[in-house]
Amino acid sequence: MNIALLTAGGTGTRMHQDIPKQFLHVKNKPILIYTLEAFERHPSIDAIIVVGLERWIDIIWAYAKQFNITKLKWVVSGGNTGHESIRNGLLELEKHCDISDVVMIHDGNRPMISPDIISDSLAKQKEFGSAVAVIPCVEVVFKSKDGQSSTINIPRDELLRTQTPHTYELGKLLWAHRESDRLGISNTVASCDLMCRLGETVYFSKGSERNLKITTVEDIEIFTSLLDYRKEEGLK
Ligand SMILES: C[C@](O)(CO)[C@H](O)COP(=O)(O)O
Repeated sequence: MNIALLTAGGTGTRMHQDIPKQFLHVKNKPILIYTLEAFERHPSIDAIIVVGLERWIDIIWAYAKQFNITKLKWVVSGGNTGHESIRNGLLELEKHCDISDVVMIHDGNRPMISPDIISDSLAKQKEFGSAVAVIPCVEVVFKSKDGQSSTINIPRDELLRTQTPHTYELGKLLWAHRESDRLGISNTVASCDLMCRLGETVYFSKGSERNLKITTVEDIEIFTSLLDYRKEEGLK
């Protein structure tokens, strides 16, 4: 079984909004629903779990009903960090799924994930045991302590920008979270970060500039344009 685990626990502080960004409406639909629809439509995805803010859980179920997201099976409360939220989702899956089931962790606020990104992630996980979506780094990147100036730039040929999905077997993810408890690792920024800190090699899968993470008001503008483009091109 292939399960999508969507994180929807952000609070919207970077948008300066009372409504968390994943629940903002764009063209009359919450951003999270666009993300759910991408997984609902993909034939290789069997089930979906959403990890969300406690007070939004009933609303997520209501939206899923309204937009006919039939693969949504579980909605659980997130934690104080992304690390804790993903763990909550995994512990829920442990109750219902097999440890050999495949879990595709994806940011709920990356609504433009395409069928080929999902397919490539599943294929790479099958081949290598892990798959983290990446794109090349096309800008020159500086390291700076004060954000004002620098003398250090990092060779971009050696850099890759991570996105989601991050795909692993459920058993592997549960192992990583138990190891992180044992070793006192709690401040990871993503599951690929956790795996690296545990000495695991991370394998890459296809990402895309279109698979943007909606974080700022400018991202909403880009997302709206991408939706218009998708409609003009007759794409789903
Ligand atoms: C996992 C991620 O999308 C990789 O680019 C990113 O790290 C998520 O960051 P956030 O702080 O949870 O938005």
